[in-house]
Amino acid sequence: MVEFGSFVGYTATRMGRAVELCYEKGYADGSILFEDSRLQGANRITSMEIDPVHACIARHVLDMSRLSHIVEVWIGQVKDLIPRLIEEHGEMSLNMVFMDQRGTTFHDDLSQLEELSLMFPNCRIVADNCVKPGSPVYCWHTTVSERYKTTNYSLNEFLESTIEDWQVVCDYLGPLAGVPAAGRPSPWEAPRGRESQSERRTGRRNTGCSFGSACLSSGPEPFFAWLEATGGDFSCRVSWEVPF
Ligand SMILES: C[S@@+](CC[C@H](N)C(=O)[O-])C[C@H]1O[C@@H](n2cnc3c(N)ncnc32)[C@H](O)[C@@H]1O
Repeated sequence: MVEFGSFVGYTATRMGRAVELCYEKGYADGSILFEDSRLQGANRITSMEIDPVHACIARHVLDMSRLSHIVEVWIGQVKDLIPRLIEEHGEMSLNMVFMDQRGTTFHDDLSQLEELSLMFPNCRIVADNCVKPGSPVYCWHTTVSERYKTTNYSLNEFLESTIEDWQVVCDYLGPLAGVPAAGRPSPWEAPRGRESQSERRTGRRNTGCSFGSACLSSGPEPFFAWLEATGGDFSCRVSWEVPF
């Protein structure tokens, strides 16, 4: 598993404990053989954090929780650390990704995971805060691409009953499943040869990732275009519940 954005290690600790409990249960009922499941020096969860102070606090919290053999915190930008996952764990080594870094980079980071074949088929990807600050290119890609089975959840922001936000939960079906989104024009793309609204505003040509020419440095227009294109039709609405 991998987490993008550790902050002070709250979710890393909860995920680490869930993994630990899973192993304890497996050893107890015999469904996991201790010898087969030894970590062999590799951690089960990698959490990435750009801020070294946050990362140090997260590591300390994990140490205090006696989970540092399960969760490792790597310091740096997600985009620079993703290739290290290949070096340390190999291709198709991810079965869960939690995106909790800056929403405007979700699509670039997912694109890199796809290109490096890091996700095992049926890898679950949970992306938080998809409305605020927002990740429209990511939402469009996971909604349109047939390589993902996606549910968009409309929730209230944590402890903010009046603020709506979305969590996008996808299962990656694998590189050969369906039609990728990259071949389809994204709703905010300008017709060939013409500048898009955002390019006109910023004076910059969108470069984009392999998902298309859309690039979120271009401002909020893609977000509104995407909302319009989907008609705000979410497959699932759930109300916020405090789970513990
Ligand atoms: C919302 S917090 C994460 C909270 C944490 N997952 C939790 O729930 O306990 C976002 C964190 O992502 C980090 N971050 C933002 N952009 C990043 C990037 N490109 N690479 C690595 N970390 C990033 C921020 O420094 C911040 O600590």
